[in-house]
Amino acid sequence: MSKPADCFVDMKDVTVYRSGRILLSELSLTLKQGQMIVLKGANGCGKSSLLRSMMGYLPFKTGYLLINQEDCTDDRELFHDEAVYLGHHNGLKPSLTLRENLHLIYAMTKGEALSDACLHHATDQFTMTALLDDPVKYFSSGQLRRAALCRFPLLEKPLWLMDEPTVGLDMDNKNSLAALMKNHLESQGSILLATHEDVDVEGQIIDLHQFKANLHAGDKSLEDWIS
Ligand SMILES: Nc1ncnc2c1ncn2[C@@H]1O[C@H](COP(=O)(O)OP(=O)(O)OP(=O)(O)O)[C@@H](O)[C@H]1O
Repeated sequence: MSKPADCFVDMKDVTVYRSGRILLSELSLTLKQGQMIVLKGANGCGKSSLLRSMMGYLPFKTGYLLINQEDCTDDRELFHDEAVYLGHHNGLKPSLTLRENLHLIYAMTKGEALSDACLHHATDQFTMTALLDDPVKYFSSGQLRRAALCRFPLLEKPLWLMDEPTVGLDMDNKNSLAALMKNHLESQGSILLATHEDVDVEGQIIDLHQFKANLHAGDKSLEDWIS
């Protein structure tokens, strides 16, 4: 197996599968430190499914998946050590306050207690510090998204997997998010972003349409893949 030295994520010959259907096939990508890849494509083409598959939440077949030159094809623990993921769901407990939610996320991810300085560093990015002691169930949709986005500066991991992060954000907060992403890239972090929106951050665009497979259950190729 070749292991390019300058690639933070190196993925070869990926097949993404969902509900008896292969969505994407023969997809390979490399992501370097300080680089962003923007996944584009029509509704339903498999952008979210690809990100979820990389996290190990959906079935996924690949030649290999390397993170920081370590093979995590069959074991995502190494991948989770390096990555923060935010999908369409905000992943927050409604009955807990924002402070309690972020303490929980931090403890579950890092296995240690969160300091106030680290907490405020994260919530200040999205002007959420004043809402730290409010139960999340009272947040507006934009406030919920901002609260969920706090996990990126909070957890300080090198790889960000972001699925439509700007949904529900007003212009000021879109600008704050773009500034945060630029800062992450300048600090040699890496970003895989799925979005339909234009984001004011430079990145390499990959249109997933070119990897569209659409093989249905019963197709020989799908049976080959499952077997
Ligand atoms: N929970 C699910 N169970 C079964 N099939 C699903 C589920 N969620 C999505 N799909 C199917 O998987 C395919 C890919 O969906 P996915 O959400 O990955 O697309 P997407 O490119 O992110 O779309 P969008 O731009 O609309 O967010 C779609 O055909 C969709 O119907």
